[in-house]
Amino acid sequence: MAVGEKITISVIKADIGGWPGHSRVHPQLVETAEEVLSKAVEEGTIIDFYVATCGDDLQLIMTHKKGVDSPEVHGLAWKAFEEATKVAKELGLYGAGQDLLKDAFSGNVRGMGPGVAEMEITLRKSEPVVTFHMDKTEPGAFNLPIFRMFADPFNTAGLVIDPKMHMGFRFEVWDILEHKRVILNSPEELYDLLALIGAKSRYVIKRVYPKPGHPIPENEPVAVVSTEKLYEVAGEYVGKDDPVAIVRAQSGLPALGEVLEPFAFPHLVSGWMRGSHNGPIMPVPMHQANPTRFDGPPRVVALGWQISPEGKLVGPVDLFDDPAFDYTRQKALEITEYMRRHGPFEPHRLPLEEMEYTTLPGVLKRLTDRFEPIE
Ligand SMILES: O=C(COP(=O)(O)O)[C@@H](O)[C@H](O)[C@H](O)COP(=O)(O)O
Ligand SMILES: [Mg+2]
Ligand SMILES: [Mg+2]
Ligand SMILES: [Mg+2]
Repeated sequence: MAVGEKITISVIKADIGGWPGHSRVHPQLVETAEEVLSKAVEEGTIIDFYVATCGDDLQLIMTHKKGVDSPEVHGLAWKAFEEATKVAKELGLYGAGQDLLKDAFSGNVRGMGPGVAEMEITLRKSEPVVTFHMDKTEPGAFNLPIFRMFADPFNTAGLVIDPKMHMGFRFEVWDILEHKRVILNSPEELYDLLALIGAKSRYVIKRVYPKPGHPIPENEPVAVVSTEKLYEVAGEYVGKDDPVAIVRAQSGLPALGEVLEPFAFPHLVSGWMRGSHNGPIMPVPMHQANPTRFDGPPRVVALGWQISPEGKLVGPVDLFDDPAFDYTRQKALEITEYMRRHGPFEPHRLPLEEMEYTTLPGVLKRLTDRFEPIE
């Protein structure tokens, strides 16, 4: 493994039990996942790993040489989740095995419950990477920050003043209802891009690519987001699709501070209590990523890494563990208070079409027969 060689970074996550309720991950689950992944390092399946947590979600960050969608690496993640689920059951944790929606592993964890963000990249001389981990929200929560990192000159000064970034980036947007995708160029198609991704419950940014002429090959993602929909797999409400993302930084990409800057604004995201409410996303260090108030407010953790020439994960640096984000946290709490005062009313509660993916239809169904025509 050396600079110029391909390496894959995989972040695979699942909620396999909360402690208590849906608030955080018990340390024994982390230890169990670490044991499984340590063995895989010894056996050569992966190069390095770190087990992180955000709320009740267990997050496996791994480097390896097997490419994206590797059955071996996905199988390993599944095994780590299964082993940790056994411990969650022994401890009587809440919702043990919540996101493991299939009984037997069949080659890829996608479509089985866990969320996945992976990228195969050609290792640069120095490779700074940020992994983002969210709880109590959904993949569309990344639309605004990823857009701002790679397309908004008011966020990313490099788009204006760095010749390597001035041509902009390409955005791969998924229609997660119709299962279609489109690639849009920024800045040329900025308004088309915004027309889609502003509707964040349906159109989500899946990947960002450089344009031809950039030092990074045009087919290599520079950002990737997990977009799995639990509802589609389970056919019923089983919690939110708490997403993860991987973003590369520096040298012709947004600088570390430009990657973090969008999170200085605690924008409103869907999720929070019962996956049914709009609320602000609060950037926090990992030890504060334990949603409590009304099962929230939604959290985002940013872990900073340098990838060594051997493919090791040098880190993590808990990037929101910084007073520079205190103001944002305070603002998020003010918004939390304001939104909560609406109780069960929109726009705190999600609009009806989004409530379809919650437990509300079960309640509404009981009233169906009592409706009678007017006139
Ligand atoms: O959104 C939530 C959980 O989401 P998550 O597991 O983090 O995906 C919670 O607010 C739960 O929906 C809420 O605590 C009710 O949980 P149940 O009692 O139905 O399990
Ligand atoms: Mg949960
Ligand atoms: Mg969760
Ligand atoms: Mg969840």
